[in-house]
Amino acid sequence: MTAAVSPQRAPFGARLAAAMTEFGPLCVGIDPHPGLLAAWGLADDIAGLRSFSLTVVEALGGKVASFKPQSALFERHGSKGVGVLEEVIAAARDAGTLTIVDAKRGDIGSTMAGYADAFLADGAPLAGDALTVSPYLGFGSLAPAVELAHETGRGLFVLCLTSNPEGKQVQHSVTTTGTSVAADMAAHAAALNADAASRGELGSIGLVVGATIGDAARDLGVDLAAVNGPLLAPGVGAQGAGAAELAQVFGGARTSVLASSSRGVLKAGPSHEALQRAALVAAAEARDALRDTPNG
Ligand SMILES: O=c1ccn([C@@H]2O[C@H](COP(=O)(O)O)[C@@H](O)[C@H]2O)c(=O)[nH]1
Repeated sequence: MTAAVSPQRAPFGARLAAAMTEFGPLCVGIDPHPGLLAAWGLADDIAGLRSFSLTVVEALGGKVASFKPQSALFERHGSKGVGVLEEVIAAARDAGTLTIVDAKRGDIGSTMAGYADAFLADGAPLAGDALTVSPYLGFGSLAPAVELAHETGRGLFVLCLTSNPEGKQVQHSVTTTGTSVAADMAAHAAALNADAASRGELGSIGLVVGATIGDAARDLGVDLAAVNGPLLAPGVGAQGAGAAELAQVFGGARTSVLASSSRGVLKAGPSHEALQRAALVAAAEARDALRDTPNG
């Protein structure tokens, strides 16, 4: 597919690569769990949700490569919660920080077009810079999102090898062609990034590959380096992964990795200074773990 890029905006892959170089390869997840709201002295209501989320953006906007608001934790507050998510996306944009909306959308193509309009169209209140999507209705069902992302200079992160142990049931399965489901998803993403690769740029169709998966990518024949797209790596911090796991999982693909931590950073709040310290430490650890080394 040829990328028709919005004239106002460079492609997401190029913008993310620049942000990772400037701030380090860390994405801070904005996950307003009820327990975190309580730990910050906030009520589990709209005012608490708003205060929590905008505090994260105020403290870390312009200081980290990316934010990843978790849509579920806004949706659980109903339409007003979705309104707060819209505010968070707008505030991050104003602060100059990229936003990956973690909504994991996926449906048949005609409905996927609706999700694409909601999360990837210029002017849509829920449109950040990228969206997480689920390919488990078939990779081809994501086509409307792929097309709109390319048109508007936005990106996608396709679930490939997720950080939860239950993901194996589907992702480690073998397809009718004998490859693993995960390897198949990675090959589709690689094909969509081929134009960017030929220009020597990072593509805009990324994968979600958990930092907790150990040797699974290698064992399943998933060629992460060939994807030439960003690799969003949740699982850092609260789920137990750290520098050693990042280096183990990503090997020769490590320069494309955006490590993602939510609770691991957020538990330092609500003080701006403490959040900034926690993010700085996490970003430095990720940068060290993912540094390009001559031996891969
Ligand atoms: O494979 C996946 C995909 C997405 N996530 C999401 O990332 C954060 C992780 O939060 P932590 O507090 O850093 O554990 C959360 O929003 C998940 O839904 C993931 O963990 N694994």
